[in-house]
Amino acid sequence: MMRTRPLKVALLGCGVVGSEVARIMTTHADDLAARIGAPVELAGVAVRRPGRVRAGIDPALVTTDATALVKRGDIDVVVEVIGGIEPARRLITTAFEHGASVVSANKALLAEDGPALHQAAEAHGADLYYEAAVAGAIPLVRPLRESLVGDKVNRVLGIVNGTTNFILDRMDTSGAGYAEALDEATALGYAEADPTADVEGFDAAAKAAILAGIAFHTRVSLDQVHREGITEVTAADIRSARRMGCTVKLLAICERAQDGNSVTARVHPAMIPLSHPLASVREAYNAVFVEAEAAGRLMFYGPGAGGSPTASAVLGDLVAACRNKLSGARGPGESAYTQLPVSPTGKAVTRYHISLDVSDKPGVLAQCAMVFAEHGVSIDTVRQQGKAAPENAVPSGAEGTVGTAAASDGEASLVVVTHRATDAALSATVEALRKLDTVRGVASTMRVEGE
Ligand SMILES: NC(=O)c1ccc[n+]([C@@H]2O[C@H](COP(=O)([O-])OP(=O)(O)OC[C@H]3O[C@@H](n4cnc5c(N)ncnc54)[C@H](O)[C@@H]3O)[C@@H](O)[C@H]2O)c1
Ligand SMILES: N[C@@H](CCO)C(=O)O
Ligand code: NA
Repeated sequence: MMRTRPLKVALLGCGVVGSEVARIMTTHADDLAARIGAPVELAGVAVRRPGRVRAGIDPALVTTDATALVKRGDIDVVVEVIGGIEPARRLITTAFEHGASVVSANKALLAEDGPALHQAAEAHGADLYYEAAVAGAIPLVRPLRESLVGDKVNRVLGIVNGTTNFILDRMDTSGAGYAEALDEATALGYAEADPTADVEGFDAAAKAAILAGIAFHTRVSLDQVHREGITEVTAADIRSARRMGCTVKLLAICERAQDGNSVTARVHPAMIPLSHPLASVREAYNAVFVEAEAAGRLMFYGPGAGGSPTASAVLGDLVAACRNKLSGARGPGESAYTQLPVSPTGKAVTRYHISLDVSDKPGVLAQCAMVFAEHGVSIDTVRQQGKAAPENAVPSGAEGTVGTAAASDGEASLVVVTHRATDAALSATVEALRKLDTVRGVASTMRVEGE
């Protein structure tokens, strides 16, 4: 039976995501009402620039006073799509204090202050939903919080930032420059208000913290996530990856240690084989593998950014929060009972691709190989090329062999790919290599994943 009194929704922010939320709420009003069991009414829209024309939104609903809107007392659900830490945090807390449930797409805030927000929701008998905060439209938060909550998740690995995937994809496939690809991602509404959050890996790290927290039932803060962005990925790295039959992706990897007693979370660019399913994730798409003890390996794939896909996730949460309001039920709260320690990333096990500029003289290769051996790092393949040799002079199939292309200036480039070792051992190896007189520089180091 349909309730006639509408549920009232306050929308905070009407940018890329907010405007799509408002549009879908209006155009799908009848279906949403039928699915919830009561009409849903947009009761107010908080914006920063009131003069802007917003198609489909009654100007009478628009206000610049977000605080007054969330304090009204008749709001059932607040949708926060402003982004950033403040005033979003204060507005969400105030919303709970005034009896509203909250739907947010704000990964930065959830990663920074998720536990306190969950506690505030709990204290006021409200819901906090945030499907849109991780991997846009892809259902991932709800599957981890609800569908897989009876299983034991051991690993969550994937591409969780659309902007960086878009940039790397463009650089790889069309040879676009970094800046040009970033501009395009921004124009398409994928990038954060400050794209530094995307390209420096903060956005993916926030998502990794959220995912690790839910997957392992433990609190993982943003500063416990090892973070490297894509700003240092060069066209040479991408070419080098291609030569190995790989491509470069920014990955988020959350893992339970083999003994099960700790977890790690890291975000960094990595080479992955072209045959790996993540290699075919193009443009701003995201894809995440979840490995669970009973379920096995699950893959979640879809649009990870953009106004309309993100609004889809927000609307799903809005329906859930509205249904709970009607039935008096509650959605899941925070689950952090395991309190597992979060280990530094040095304990993570990975492979490295290391590109060294070395003196091209007898014994250098052996000297470098000795450094790897001393750190217990086993070498998988080595490729050497003269520094002045053109790219296409590299013999194909040179992997696993040592090429001897002539060096015109006495300098050669040595590319080493290791077997799996701890990140700490690999970093120590690179540091020791830097100290060799014959190593003129470490051109790049990149992890190799997915094999
Ligand atoms: N764009 C995406 O693809 C995407 C995907 C997933 C999650 N998100 C998240 O959704 C949120 C919104 O992202 P967006 O892309 O829509 O950003 P946006 O910058 O397009 O929109 C935010 C809007 O909030 C407004 N705003 C800022 N402060 C305000 C205040 N105090 N009161 C009222 N309005 C205020 C801004 O003027 C802007 O219009 C962020 O948390 C973001 O991380 C975005
Ligand atoms: N800026 C984010 C939006 C989606 O969270 C991205 O590019 O993935
Ligand atoms: Na999602």
